[in-house]
Amino acid sequence: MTEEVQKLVNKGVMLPLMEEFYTIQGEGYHKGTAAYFIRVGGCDVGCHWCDVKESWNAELHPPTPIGKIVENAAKYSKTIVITGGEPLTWNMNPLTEMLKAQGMQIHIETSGAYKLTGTWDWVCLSPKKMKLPTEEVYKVASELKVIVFNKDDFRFAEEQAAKVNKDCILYLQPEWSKREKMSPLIVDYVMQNPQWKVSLQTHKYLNIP
Ligand SMILES: C[S@@+](CC[C@H](N)C(=O)[O-])C[C@H]1O[C@@H](n2cnc3c(N)ncnc32)[C@H](O)[C@@H]1O
Ligand SMILES: Nc1nc2[nH]cc(C(=O)O)c2c(=O)[nH]1
Ligand code: SF4
Ligand SMILES: [Mg+2]
Repeated sequence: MTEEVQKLVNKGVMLPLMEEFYTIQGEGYHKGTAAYFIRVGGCDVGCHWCDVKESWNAELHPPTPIGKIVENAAKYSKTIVITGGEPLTWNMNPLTEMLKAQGMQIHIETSGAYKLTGTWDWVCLSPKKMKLPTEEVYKVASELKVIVFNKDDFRFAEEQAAKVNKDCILYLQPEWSKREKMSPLIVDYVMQNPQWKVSLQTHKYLNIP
């Protein structure tokens, strides 16, 4: 990468783009809704069960001008999901400003581990034990989506729920490889603790991206 491109990436005017696809939001509150996904490369959080490890190394994904990303997105949908990788690795202000100028609804999927940038209509906060969210992101989270890999994740979920704002919707989502073991425990937990809801990765059942 040239120094010039590196500078533009640092400003958030170019972003390492892994993939973009029009699909159905599979998870959380907006599951079932058509949306255009923008997957930005780069993540240092290191979840051992991450289902998109190919995203981690930003250098493998071409620095792309945000104008190009927005132009593509505009062809498909008014609802845009920015995911990754960890989108908050980068300055999200320029991209979200440009999407907003086009009248888009902008959602983010984030671990919240890095400084909150960007203007968001919906913030899905999926906290990770290895790198906890920043204090500011708890205040703006629209939904809290805790991945359940083992029983300790129920304790972690309650600890995280104590930090979010009062309107935040609470979800427990089974880690995909542990879904047969953890889903029945999640079902029991939600019946005992009805402030929580179940979230499934429905796109994986539908065999869509
Ligand atoms: C790949 S991450 C990218 C966005 C951001 N880095 C994050 O973790 O929120 C998108 C969503 O998928 C969830 N996820 C990743 N791997 C998963 C798995 N194996 N099973 C269930 N959910 C998973 C994450 O917790 C997050 O909510
Ligand atoms: N269909 C679909 N829904 C999703 N919701 C969150 C996803 C993500 O990887 O951020 C995702 C994804 O990869 N596909
Ligand atoms: S924070 Fe998100 S992208 Fe990064 S390793 Fe964890 S699940 Fe994967
Ligand atoms: Mg995914």
